[in-house]
Formats: sequence, C-alpha cells, structure tokens
Amino acid sequence: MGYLSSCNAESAISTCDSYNLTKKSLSNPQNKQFKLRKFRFADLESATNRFSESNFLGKGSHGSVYRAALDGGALITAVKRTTVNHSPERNTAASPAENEIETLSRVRNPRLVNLLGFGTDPIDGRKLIVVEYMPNGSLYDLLHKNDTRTFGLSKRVRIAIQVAKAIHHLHTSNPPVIHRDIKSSNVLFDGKWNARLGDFGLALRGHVEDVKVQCTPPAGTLGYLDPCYLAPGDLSAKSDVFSFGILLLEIFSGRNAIDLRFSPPSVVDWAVPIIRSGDYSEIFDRNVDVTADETAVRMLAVLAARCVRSTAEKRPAMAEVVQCLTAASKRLTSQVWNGFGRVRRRVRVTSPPLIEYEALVESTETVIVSSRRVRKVSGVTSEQVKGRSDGGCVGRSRSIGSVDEIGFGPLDGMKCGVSVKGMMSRSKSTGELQKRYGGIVLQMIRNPNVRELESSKLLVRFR
Ligand SMILES: Nc1ncnc2c1ncn2[C@@H]1O[C@H](COP(=O)(O)OP(=O)(O)OP(=O)(O)O)[C@@H](O)[C@H]1O
Repeated sequence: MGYLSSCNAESAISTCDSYNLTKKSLSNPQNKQFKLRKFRFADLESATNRFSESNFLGKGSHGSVYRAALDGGALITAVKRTTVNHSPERNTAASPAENEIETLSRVRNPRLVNLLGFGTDPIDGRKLIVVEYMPNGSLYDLLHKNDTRTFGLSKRVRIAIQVAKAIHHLHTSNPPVIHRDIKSSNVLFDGKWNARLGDFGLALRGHVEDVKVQCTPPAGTLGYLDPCYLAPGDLSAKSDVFSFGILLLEIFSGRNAIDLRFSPPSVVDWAVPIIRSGDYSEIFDRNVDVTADETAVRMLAVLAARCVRSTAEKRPAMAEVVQCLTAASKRLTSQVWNGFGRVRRRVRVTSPPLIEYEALVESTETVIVSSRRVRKVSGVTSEQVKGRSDGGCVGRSRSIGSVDEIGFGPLDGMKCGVSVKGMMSRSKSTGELQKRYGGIVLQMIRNPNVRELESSKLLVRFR
C-alpha cells in the first residue's frame, strides 16, 4: 500500500488563516498550529486572472506557475497548476503535485518555500498547489542570467548556508525528507533576498527502509544526480549532499552543472581535479575576490569536493556542511571588518557618481591623472596641480617620513583636490633625501556640497 494512501494531503487540512503565517510562526518548526487552506478553484482562477500570461511566472516539468492575488489582493501567492492529470480513479500512485502537497504539509520552515494550501480543478481533478510567492527569482537566474560582478564570495556563502540549513532541516525531520531535486532553479529568493528551497515534487518523506522509499524509482535532474543512486534501495540523505555539492560548485564557479561549451562539460569533472591539485582559488568565478582569505577559500573548495565524493558514505552530513560553511563565512566576515577602513575608503558609495581617477608617476613629480570612466587622460604635474589650484598648496611636508601635497583646482574641467602621499628616505649611497614611493588620494568636489574621497591602491611610484 502506498504511503500516500494512508496519509494523504487532505488529511492535513482544516481551515487556516494564512495571515498568521508570520516569520515567528514559521521559524518554529514544531509549530503545529498552521493548517492548510483548501482553495476553491474559482478563487484561484480569478486570483490568477484566469491563469493569464501576465501572471505567468514560469514553467517546470510538472506544470506552470502563476502569481495569484488571493483574498482581495491581501495575500500574494504562487499557484502551481500541474499538467499531470491525477483523478482518483486513475491509479494509486501519487502525482508529483500530490507528493508535494503531502510532503510540504509536514515540513514547515522559514528556509523553505512553504505550502499555503491547494485546490482541485473540478473538470479534470488536477491539483493546484498554493505556495508562498518568491518575488526575486531563482538562484539559477542570479548566477546565469545576471551580471555577477557584485556577487561576492560572502554573499555566495551566505546563500549556500541558507540552502544547507534548509536541507539539514529536511534531513532531521521525523521522518526525514530527502528532497531529491536540489538545484539552482529550485532555490528561490524571498522579498528580503533570503534563499528558500522549493519544488518538493520528487521529495520522499520516510525512513530509507520504508516501503515507499524502497519502491520509488530513482529521480532527479541530470547534472545534479548522485551517481551512486541507481536503484530505489541506494537512496540516502547523502544523495542530497551530492546534489548540494554540485550546487556549491555552481555557486562558487558561476558555471552550470552541465555546460557543453566547456570541456569537460560537467562542473564536477572540471572542478574536482583542480581542487585535488591544490589550486583552490581556480574554481572560483573571476568576479570573486579569492584573496580575501585563503583559508576560507580552501575550506569552501574542499567542502564542495567532499560533498561530491563518489562514495556516498564519505560525504559529510548536512550538519557538518552547515558548520563548515558557517566557519568559512565567519572568516570572510572578519576579513571585511579587519580591512574595513581600507575597504570603506576604496569602495565608498558615491552619490553623485564618483569618477575614479588613477594616478601614476611618469617621472619625479609628474603625475598622470586619468579618468577611467570618462576615458580622458591628462598629464598633470604636481606643480600644475598647485599652479591651477584655487587655494594653492595647502599642506606639504618634506621631512623623512610621509609627504603630503594637497592642491585644489579644476582638472578635466572639474573642481577637485589632489593629495599626493609619498615617503621620504635618505639614499644609502649618496645620503640625499629621496621621495621613494607613495599612494595618491584624490578628493573630488563635483558638487561643492558633496565630498567624496577615493583612495587608490599604491599607484604612485616616485623615482
Ligand atoms: N513560489 C514561487 N514564487 C515565484 N516564482 C516561482 C515560485 N515557484 C516557482 N516559481 C517559478 O516558476 C518556474 C517553474 O517552477 P517549477 O518549480 O515548476 O519548475 P522548475 O524548478 O523550474 O523546473 P522542474 O520542474 O523541471 O524542476 C520557475 O522559473 C520558478 O522561478
């Protein structure tokens, strides 16, 4: 007898107030108060404007998803309209929709795309699943359809932790839930850009020895599927760990799980040999700053390689995965704080937009100031800067130690100030005072009321 025949979705239903689905109530996994709603088909039809194109969110292998404004617009949800007909007389096996309703009605967590209720199409008996609406798209879109230049390592690790915690919650539920379809398109972002795990169409709830688990054929998505999972009896929580490992490699590298434009096309076949050779940073997206903390970079790369090990038993449990990701995240966060002063000066938020200047010294006392954004280059000596300045040289020191030369004046037709920082030292051979090298700080005043300070790297070299 199928598991669902003794414990179906209908049994989990009574009336429910969806407005009570607060973060607090969701964050309590033991919350037994939440009851699913059974929506009238007519209400779902009108909430989606008759499943109109304008409400269409996307299509999956089991159906189409629509945005639905229920309860007079007070409750925004996503409605999954399944394509598989599942009339009661058809067969006894559960459709993915039945399975999703059944599983999601038992596990609630703020890291999941939670079930609110469901409805049934009166004509063909198809199930409609009503879940929380995720307005910020999927992790797949974020990684593969967007500009990832500002998608730094800390943000990537934060998302990985949120997904890992969601899977950990499933694996530690009683009975455990194995998701079986962990992939970037099933990670969606809520209104606060928190990652949530969704799509429980293939999930299995029960202990590995349970009849249902033992009788369900293997399923999943190519590229993420555990190579050890060839028969129903092979399934374990470690299959999810494998898929999560692929997801980690995808998050870190920005590469698809399978991408035919690369050789080898599989992200695991490409990344694991690189990690084994010790070139940990090589697997990270070029937009990721891997110099922030080498230990964290190594921890993350090694963790991903451990998750995709070919022997399931050697893969870490999700509890360890969460722990390791959290430790790496802490390291990365502390790096940001250690270098906060430096970072803050360099990446100061600019309003109005800051034009970045790069400065190089061509020869002693000659500074080339170039604007990267406007692509103008002008040769300016420090004398010129002082000469052009309104206020002249406002500070200068020529003793051993730091050298500061500050001038204000128009550069590139713009009112700005330049501060050259250098170091004075005495030549060992001649005993003469020398300016050796220094940095440059440009203080630009585009709008006299707004001052922006941009500190360059060590761009000035005095000979
Ligand atoms: N709760 C939701 N809120 C907003 N958009 C959603 C929600 N659920 C799904 N979507 C969007 O609907 C589309 C289809 O989702 P669905 O989960 O049915 O399929 P999938 O995960 O993309 O593919 P497959 O079914 O093959 O696993 C996706 O593009 C997804 O971004």
